[in-house]
Amino acid sequence: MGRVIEIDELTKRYGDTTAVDGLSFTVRPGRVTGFLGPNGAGKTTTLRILLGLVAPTGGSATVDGAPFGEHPRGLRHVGALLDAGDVHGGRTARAHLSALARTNGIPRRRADEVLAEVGLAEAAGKRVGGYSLGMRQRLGIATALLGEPPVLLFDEPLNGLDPEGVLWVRGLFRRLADEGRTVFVSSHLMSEMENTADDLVVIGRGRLIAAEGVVAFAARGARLSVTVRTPDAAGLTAALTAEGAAVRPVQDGALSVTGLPAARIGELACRGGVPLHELSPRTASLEEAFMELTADSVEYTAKETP
Ligand SMILES: Nc1ncnc2c1ncn2[C@@H]1O[C@H](COP(=O)(O)OP(=O)(O)OP(=O)(O)O)[C@@H](O)[C@H]1O
Repeated sequence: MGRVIEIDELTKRYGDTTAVDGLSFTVRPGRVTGFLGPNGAGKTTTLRILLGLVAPTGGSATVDGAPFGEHPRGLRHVGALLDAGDVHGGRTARAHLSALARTNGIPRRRADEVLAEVGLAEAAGKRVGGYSLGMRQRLGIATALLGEPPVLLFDEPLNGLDPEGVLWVRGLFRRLADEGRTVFVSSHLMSEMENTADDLVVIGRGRLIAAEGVVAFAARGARLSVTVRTPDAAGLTAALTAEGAAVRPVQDGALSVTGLPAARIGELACRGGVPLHELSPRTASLEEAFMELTADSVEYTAKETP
């Protein structure tokens, strides 16, 4: 039932700003795929292009080999939560969903079904203007589910949810993926995706940084650095930098080495007659791997922000 999302050499420019820059990746059915990047990385722009709300400057974004606009089934083909605040505040949740169901050829009963599914059954008759951010997120998720689509896009769905809500959303995404749907979820926080996604697409400054399974991504973190202690810091630093490693002092006189595995560091120390008091590969968290990989994009964004 799931369908493949294909982003191919996608580019979007707004005047001098390149929001998306030659981006290519694939999102597969039956998996939860996290779409990660710092603020301003181009996630929302990519999702908006996928939904046909913004025209790309170059390249393509397709579901099932065709742009969203060419699929006649609309919300029954791709469901999306884009901007949870984007609902007329004077309407009730039930009226909002019923209207969407009517215009998309979806049975009216689905409105109450999805409201119950997201835990808003009791608030169905209340005006959306009085909803909390968490309730709006739930309504946005209900909107995405309305047409029982095989492809679902969620832009920052965990914003505003309490811990119970976050757990619920994780369970929902898992079920949707287990049903064979394609579930694509954006976030700027690795901590949110760590226990949610099977696969990750990481972008920075509109460009692809990584597209792989969470396990493979975590392995990058494990290779991040090795902590070394020695009474001959100068001798070891010389031996390691000659082999292309980067060495920097950290607390308590220890050295942090990147660019060489622990075994090679041990061999080089032995060859140079440098005693070692500690040699520990550091297993970085997924969060650290993400920060390290996107550091350049964050710096860039920070400079751009007044
Ligand atoms: N309509 C627009 N006009 C001009 N610039 C835009 C427009 N939309 C996005 N941008 C710019 O494009 C870049 C990417 O923005 P986008 O919203 O896609 O990033 P994002 O990864 O979703 O970030 P966030 O997590 O902050 O929502 C940013 O520099 C943003 O300022």
